[in-house]
Amino acid sequence: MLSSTIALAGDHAGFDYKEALKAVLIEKGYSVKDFGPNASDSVDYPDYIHPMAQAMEEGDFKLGIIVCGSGNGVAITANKYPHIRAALCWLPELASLARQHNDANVLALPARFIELEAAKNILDSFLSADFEGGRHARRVAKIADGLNF
Ligand SMILES: O=C(CO)[C@H](O)[C@H](O)[C@H](O)COP(=O)(O)O
Repeated sequence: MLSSTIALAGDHAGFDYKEALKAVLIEKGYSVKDFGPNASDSVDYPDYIHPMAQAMEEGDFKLGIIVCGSGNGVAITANKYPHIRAALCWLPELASLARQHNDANVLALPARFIELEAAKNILDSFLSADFEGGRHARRVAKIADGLNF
C-alpha cells in the first residue's frame, strides 16, 4: 500500500481532470499536494511538473498524478528525474501493470483522449496495484543504475 500523500500537477489541458481526480483522492481519504496550475488558463506544463518531480525525487512524496492533454508532455518532463517512473496510461490494465511490473510512482493521464470516468478507473487501478518485485525489481533497479552522464 503506497503512502497516503499524493502529489498532483499538470497544465491547462489537464486542469479539469486534475481537479476532479483531486476530489476523488480526498474522498478516498488521501491527503494531496497540488502543484498546480490552479486555473484553466493556458500554461507551460514544465513549470508545474518540475517542482512536483523535484519534490518526489527528494523523497517528499511517494506517488504523483500528472495530467495534460496527451499525457506526453508531463510524462516526458517527469521522467527526466532519475527516480521518477512516470507511466502514461489510457487503460486501467496499463495502470495496474505500471505498478506491478515497473514500480511506477507517477501516473500520467491524457485528458484530451479519455473520458473522466475512465481517468477515475485508471487512477483506481493504479492505486490498487502493488509492485511485484522479483525479476521486475532487478529491471527497475537498472533504470537509474544504468544512467552514466
Ligand atoms: O504536451 C502535450 C502534447 O503532447 C500536452 O498535451 C499539452 O497539454 C498540449 O501540448 C497543450 O496544447 P495547447 O494547444 O497549448 O492547449
